[in-house]
Amino acid sequence: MAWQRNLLILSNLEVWFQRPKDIVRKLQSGDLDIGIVGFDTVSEYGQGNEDLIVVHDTLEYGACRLSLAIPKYGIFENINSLHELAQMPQWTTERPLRIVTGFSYLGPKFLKEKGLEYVSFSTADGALEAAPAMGIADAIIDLVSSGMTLRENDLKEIEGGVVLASQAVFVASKRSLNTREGVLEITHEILERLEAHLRATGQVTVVANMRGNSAKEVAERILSQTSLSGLQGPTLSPVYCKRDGKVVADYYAIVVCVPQKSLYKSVQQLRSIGGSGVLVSDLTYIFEEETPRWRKLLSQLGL
Ligand SMILES: Nc1ncnc2c1ncn2[C@@H]1O[C@H](COP(=O)(O)OP(=O)(O)OP(=O)(O)O)[C@@H](O)[C@H]1O
Ligand SMILES: O=P(O)(O)OC[C@H]1O[C@H](OP(=O)(O)OP(=O)(O)O)[C@H](O)[C@@H]1O
Ligand SMILES: [Mg+2]
Repeated sequence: MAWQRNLLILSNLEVWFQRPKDIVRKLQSGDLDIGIVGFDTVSEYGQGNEDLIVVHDTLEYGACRLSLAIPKYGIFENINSLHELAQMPQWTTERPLRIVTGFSYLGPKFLKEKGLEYVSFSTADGALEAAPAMGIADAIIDLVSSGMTLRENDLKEIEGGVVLASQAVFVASKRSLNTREGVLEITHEILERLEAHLRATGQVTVVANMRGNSAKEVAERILSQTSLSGLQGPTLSPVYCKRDGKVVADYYAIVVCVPQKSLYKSVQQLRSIGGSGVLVSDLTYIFEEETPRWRKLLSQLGL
């Protein structure tokens, strides 16, 4: 990913690729200062540790949810909610609802909060989805994204069964931010770059030439079109050429930033008002005013 490559060019920064759970462990042990990891992993291995501060909570990739799933068949055929699951007469102290999960902190915590009485947990590292068909467990708690793995295994999610929504987050150790020289500054820079990059995702820069008598007249034409107003109105610059020995400007270069999705519409609108030579390029960053996430971080640090 572009921004991951960009992190590597920051000075005073060493980047280590680690297993997700190890990122969270090493943040807590003080071996890492900052990390990028799924929110589910921060919650599971961080266990509410106040030293872990989520600096950016929506990096817009790795979206999934931690969810309880049960078989579609047999005694579960007509069970469609956590409430119905809890009410099933089958579960007793001797024969509890057996759940297999790799999330042995979040799983039990969730069902305790939901008031389920007769539950037992076992753990496995992978292929949990096979456990119900194998008769090892009644239900699973695992990550779901497209739902494909559940479907392949004849399992279903139920109402009220989502433990947690997750995506990649930028997390930092409070202790490091407060005590290690340079960590706060680099966190600030990475936060700004991440935000500016996410803001730019899906936006393109459009440059075109427009014939006109004055910048104002060209601007009026552009602003009459809904897909061309840009972030803060269009930027226009005169394009000079020499005619009959005189320097004149009867073309204006227009620069607008438009969403990728409405690019073609923007090009058509540009043409309809006399635009020509349309150049389109990707945007890497859009920096705006100071981000509210930075203010929030400072206040969490008592600064
Ligand atoms: N299907 C998915 N869609 C989107 N994100 C996912 C999906 N599965 C996992 N993730 C995210 O990726 C992270 C790592 O997943 P996973 O636990 O499978 O990692 P791993 O590399 O197999 O780790 P380990 O080596 O410790 O088993 C999860 O914590 C979650 O945030
Ligand atoms: O809803 P889906 O899009 O099918 O994704 C869900 C699957 O993805 C994750 O597994 P992963 O592929 O990371 O392998 P692992 O369980 O071995 O870590 C998760 O444990 C599910 O099995
Ligand atoms: Mg899996």
